[in-house]
Amino acid sequence: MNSAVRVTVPASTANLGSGFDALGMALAMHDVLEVEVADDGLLIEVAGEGVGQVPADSSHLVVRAVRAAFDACGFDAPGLRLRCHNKIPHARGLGSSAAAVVAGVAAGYALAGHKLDDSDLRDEALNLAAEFEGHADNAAASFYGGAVIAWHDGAKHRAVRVEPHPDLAPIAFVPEVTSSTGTTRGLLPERVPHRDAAFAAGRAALAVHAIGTRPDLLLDASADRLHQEYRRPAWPESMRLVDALREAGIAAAISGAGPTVLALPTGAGALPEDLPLTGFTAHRLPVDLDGVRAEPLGAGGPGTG
Ligand SMILES: Nc1ncnc2c1ncn2[C@@H]1O[C@H](COP(=O)(O)OP(=O)(O)OP(=O)(O)O)[C@@H](O)[C@H]1O
Ligand SMILES: N[C@@H](CCO)C(=O)O
Repeated sequence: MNSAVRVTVPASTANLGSGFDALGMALAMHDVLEVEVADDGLLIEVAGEGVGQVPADSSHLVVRAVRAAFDACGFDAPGLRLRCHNKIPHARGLGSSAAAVVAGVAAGYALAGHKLDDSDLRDEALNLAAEFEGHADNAAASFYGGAVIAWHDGAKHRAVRVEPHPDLAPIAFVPEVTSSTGTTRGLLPERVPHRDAAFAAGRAALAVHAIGTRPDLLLDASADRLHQEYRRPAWPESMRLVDALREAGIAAAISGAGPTVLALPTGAGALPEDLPLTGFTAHRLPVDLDGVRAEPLGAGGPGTG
């Protein structure tokens, strides 16, 4: 059993255009957390994203996830110390909440003495993390790294990994404004036309092939009919950028529930000069291939690394 662990967890982009709630990909932008079992109490320190905004009590997402993992393992700890070094921006569509939950679950399993290299245990931990979100696209990407296909089999959340083509060179255009996933899910209709569902099935299937084997097909593969247009009023500038990138022949979509825009060019070539980029910061983020990692910390615990 470890009494303290350091967890490194990647950001993620969900949907990839056509694969609403099903496709995801891990991106090389990481939160690093140190979690230690203590004799009593709860101490939370946050640096970087979320300072002064996330709660400093037991409602903190990471703490809730650690506790859920403890429950799943039949383990308990009288107190906890948590130190978060957050890089993933919150409420921008880069899977910050899923990353926090995945990190907390991974920490909880590690502190309870379980290694997540056992595939059954990893699947169980993924299901636990995905239950926090209600869909596993972001959580699976942060868990496994690479690209993922996520689904619910009627009893639990499941996912498989797809090896991304090495030429994929994702760019995240992150705006200053935020957008809550809960709010933009509220903009989605109960029903969609059958022709749109059929379109989505074809493009999502194509997306899996494109991501792994034929990135040149990503422009067609990333075309969405299930969520972006319904959510356009929440982030019109982001949709304007998606439209401009696609018109320039570059595969692009809203990342997760927005407002970040994901572009999936191949190679690190220059972008067109007339893109509507005001208010966005571009980050070239390679695909993270490792997923979440937990390592034991020395006897000194958080703050010694
Ligand atoms: N590292 C973190 N620690 C604590 N709380 C977090 C952390 N990251 C996210 N959260 C909580 O989750 C909220 C953001 O969740 P939300 O699902 O709206 O956005 P997201 O996960 O960044 O984007 P998306 O799900 O579209 O990829 C934050 O406002 C905060 O309450
Ligand atoms: N598939 C999710 C990702 C954000 O959590 C959505 O678009 O709402």
